[in-house]
Amino acid sequence: MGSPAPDQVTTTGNCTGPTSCFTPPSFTVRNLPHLSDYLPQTGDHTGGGDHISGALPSLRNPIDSNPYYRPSSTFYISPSDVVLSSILFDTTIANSNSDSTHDVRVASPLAYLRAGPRRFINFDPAMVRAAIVTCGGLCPGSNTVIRELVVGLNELYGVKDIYGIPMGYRGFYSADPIKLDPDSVHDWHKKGGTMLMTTRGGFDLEKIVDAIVKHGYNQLYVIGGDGTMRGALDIFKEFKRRKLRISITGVPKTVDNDIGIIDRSFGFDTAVEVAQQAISAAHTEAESAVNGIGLVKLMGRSTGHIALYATLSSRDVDCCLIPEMNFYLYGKGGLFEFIDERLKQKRHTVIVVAEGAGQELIARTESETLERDPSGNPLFADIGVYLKKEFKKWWDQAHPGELFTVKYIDPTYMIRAVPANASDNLYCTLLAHSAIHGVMAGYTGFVSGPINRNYGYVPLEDIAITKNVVDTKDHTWAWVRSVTNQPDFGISED
Ligand SMILES: Nc1ncnc2c1ncn2[C@@H]1O[C@H](COP(=O)(O)OP(=O)(O)OP(=O)(O)O)[C@@H](O)[C@H]1O
Ligand SMILES: O=P(O)(O)OC[C@H]1O[C@](O)(CO)[C@@H](O)[C@@H]1O
Ligand SMILES: [Mg+2]
Repeated sequence: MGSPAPDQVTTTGNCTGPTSCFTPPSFTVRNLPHLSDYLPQTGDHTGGGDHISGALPSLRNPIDSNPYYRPSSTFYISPSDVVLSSILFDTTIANSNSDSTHDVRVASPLAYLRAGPRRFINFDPAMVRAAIVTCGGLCPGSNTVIRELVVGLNELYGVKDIYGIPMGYRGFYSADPIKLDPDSVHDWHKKGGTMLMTTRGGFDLEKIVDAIVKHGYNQLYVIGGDGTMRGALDIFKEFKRRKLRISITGVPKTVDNDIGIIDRSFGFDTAVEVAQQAISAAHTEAESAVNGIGLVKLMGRSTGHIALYATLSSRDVDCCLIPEMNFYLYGKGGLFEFIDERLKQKRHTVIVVAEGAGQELIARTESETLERDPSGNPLFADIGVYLKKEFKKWWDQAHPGELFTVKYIDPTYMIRAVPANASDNLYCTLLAHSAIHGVMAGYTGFVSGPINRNYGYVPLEDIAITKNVVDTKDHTWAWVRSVTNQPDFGISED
């Protein structure tokens, strides 16, 4: 099929001179799963068999004859084009080939196949039966991805048989599919939520794959977060085990931005933007009170990206608390000492807390800590409610009789139950098109996403085991601290 050999190491030039003659380091091309890994290919158009069995057909990309595209000589992506996972290098380290202890200077980065249209494809568009499903929590842009998948499949490749699976993974075996076409989805990018509906839990591998086979779907587009991607990986492995001619791709969706490898997930930008209104309101309330605290709780189950970026964009925030950073309330260097100082200086304070932060401070019974949602995600105590109560307790002891107000704002679902903003909408279109091109070319078990601002294909296997967490030792967190001047709660260089 012409893709690079599995995990092939590519060595670049051999320049060992001064830094002006810097040698970029070697990189390893990450192999991408392809249907031809376990199915034979034929030269003809159908490959024989029904929708989901038989050999792989091979045909010219129909975009060749699409009058709206007129592909130029550089339009198609070569199967050997790659995107590097890291583009920051220490020239001395790269040239000496020694290991880096620095945070960003990778001696030998991974390279992922570049996303985009291929000259030859492995699906006959007339034989494609595509299914689209959304799983997990809401995220701005999910409807845009669905819309662009439907319109893109139809207009780029002429695919007509496209279905939406309602209610997440469980919908494969418990609901009727919804026939989708460009007309029925034309304005979905203007809507928040997911028009296909979503649920947590209900992942039954056998039932899901049996239902896919029964309905004859041969392309699966799965929109979801980290849990959804792990489910998609299981489905991919089952397709492979049963030798099914079905491609599966994941479109990474998570408002928390906790999926690794890709630059950011769609919807995140919109959520950060909407969070500004809550912070602004908290600031106004706090500023207008005597010794006023504005407390805002933002989403972020196990990562604090939303809180961090909302803090940086707002500049009204005095302290940002995230799950990646332990903090304490009383004593030297604690939160209360800091708030006391700020109130003396400014008469008001704004605090942003991610929902997963400070959970260890809240007393809970063992059974409470074991509570899970239907997908197995831990259920948290409300850190905002807890902090509000503790603030009052502390103030009454430290400053009895003095005026004090805490205004707690919890915009939880408001930041994700909205339509995508312009930049997320654009991003969703590129994601959907990247996914379609990869699937039509026969790739499977992969995710599309921007890697250093270029779109690449990453094996689901890699996505399922990586996680994007806030690094409290990196420059972004240092930037937060320089904006807020908040305590480091004991985080040191080591
Ligand atoms: N390890 C896993 N293996 C198979 N399926 C999983 C796994 N984890 C979660 N799932 C399934 O994936 C779906 C979505 O999972 P989950 O509710 O954790 O949301 P998510 O995809 O992580 O999205 P988000 O966290 O952004 O809301 C559910 O149907 C769940 O049963
Ligand atoms: O209440 P739900 O729908 O389970 O979603 C809450 C969770 O979903 C997320 O938004 C992730 O999608 C988390 O930030 C949050 O903890
Ligand atoms: Mg998740």
